[in-house]
Amino acid sequence: SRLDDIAARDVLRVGGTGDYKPFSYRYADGEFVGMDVELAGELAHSLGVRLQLVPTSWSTLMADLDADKFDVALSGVSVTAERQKQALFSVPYLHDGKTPITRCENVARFQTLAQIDRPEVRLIVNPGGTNERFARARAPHAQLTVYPDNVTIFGQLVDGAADLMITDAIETRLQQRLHPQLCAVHPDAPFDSIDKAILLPRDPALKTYVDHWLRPRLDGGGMQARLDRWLAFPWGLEPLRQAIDQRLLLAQDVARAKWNAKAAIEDLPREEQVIAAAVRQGGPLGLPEAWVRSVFRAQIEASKTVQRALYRRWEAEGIGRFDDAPDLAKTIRPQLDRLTTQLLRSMADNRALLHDGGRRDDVAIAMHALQARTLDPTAADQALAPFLSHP
Ligand SMILES: O=C(O)C(=O)C[C@]1(C(=O)O)C=C[C@@H](O)C=C1
Repeated sequence: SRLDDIAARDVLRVGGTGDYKPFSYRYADGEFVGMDVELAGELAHSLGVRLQLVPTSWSTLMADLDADKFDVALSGVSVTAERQKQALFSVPYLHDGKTPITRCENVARFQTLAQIDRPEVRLIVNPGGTNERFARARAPHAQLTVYPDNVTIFGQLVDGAADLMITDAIETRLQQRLHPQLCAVHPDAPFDSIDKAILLPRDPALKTYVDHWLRPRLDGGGMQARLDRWLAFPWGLEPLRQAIDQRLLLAQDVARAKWNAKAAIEDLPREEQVIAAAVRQGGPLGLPEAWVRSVFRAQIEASKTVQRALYRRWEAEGIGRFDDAPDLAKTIRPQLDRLTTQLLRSMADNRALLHDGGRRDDVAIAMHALQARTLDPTAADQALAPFLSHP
């Protein structure tokens, strides 16, 4: 059975699309987070093996299963008759259904499928999954835009590029929180009923094992509580995490520019300017000076950590000049200044959350995935420190 393969390999390979909060979300550095990622970790643990998350997509999910790219898929996968022809499913762990999400001013216009299934309605859908299937079958007269990125698709609604999307009610609940302009339309009374389950190969022993493992997790409302926790996960910290990450990645350009100029890494007057400017901008955002200072002090120290490590390497390698280094004053510092603004705004947007000691573990998970971590793990931890210790 597949169970023997997993044991022999000492790894459970779990497919995830990485584009579907709160189930499975994949950061740019490859790290996965979400409710189904947590479940996958528990399943691997119960099998006594390591977890390996394998990126897949809605369009290639079934082909990837057939090609043995993963052992099971756990990613908010819906049970469908079509998929059942090819694969097994565990017992369902959640029930859901399709419902619209739209800009809030349009909620009254898109209550029924009769209102939606009209040529003047611009419906948007991500390709390959049950959303596309639903849109084509139930709203064939609407203008359908197939938009390939399930992560930025909600921005298309915000920007007015489409009128509505029809997707799982759980996702509409989450996305309306992430985008205040958007409203879920009757998420308590969706158009249809869907089961979410773990997608399995045709291996009865594996199915028996997974069902047996899953059952106690379904008892006593445990799965609903888990879902609520992941709906409340601080997904909205992403712009903050990205600003920190990009600032740290830019330290590589800073270092190359300084190397060419044979300049010292540390520039104390510039540091004072950076911090003073952040404090000034933070005032109208209601950010306390001491908090802003400690956050930007940490970003600067982290930047110097990256730069010093690069200098050491280039010295050892006897590197001469870089031909492609951007200009520090003209190009790089204006980029750093833009990131200062993004950082301060997202600090203000998430201020209560970031000061809530009870949510520190979630904050740590949401902030952990930095591309700069592969570059310099010490610098990554330095940059995040002020958000993880109590401010
Ligand atoms: O602008 C620079 O010169 C940088 O090196 C960037 C930076 C910063 O992170 O803002 C880092 C170290 C310097 O001491 C001053 C500023």
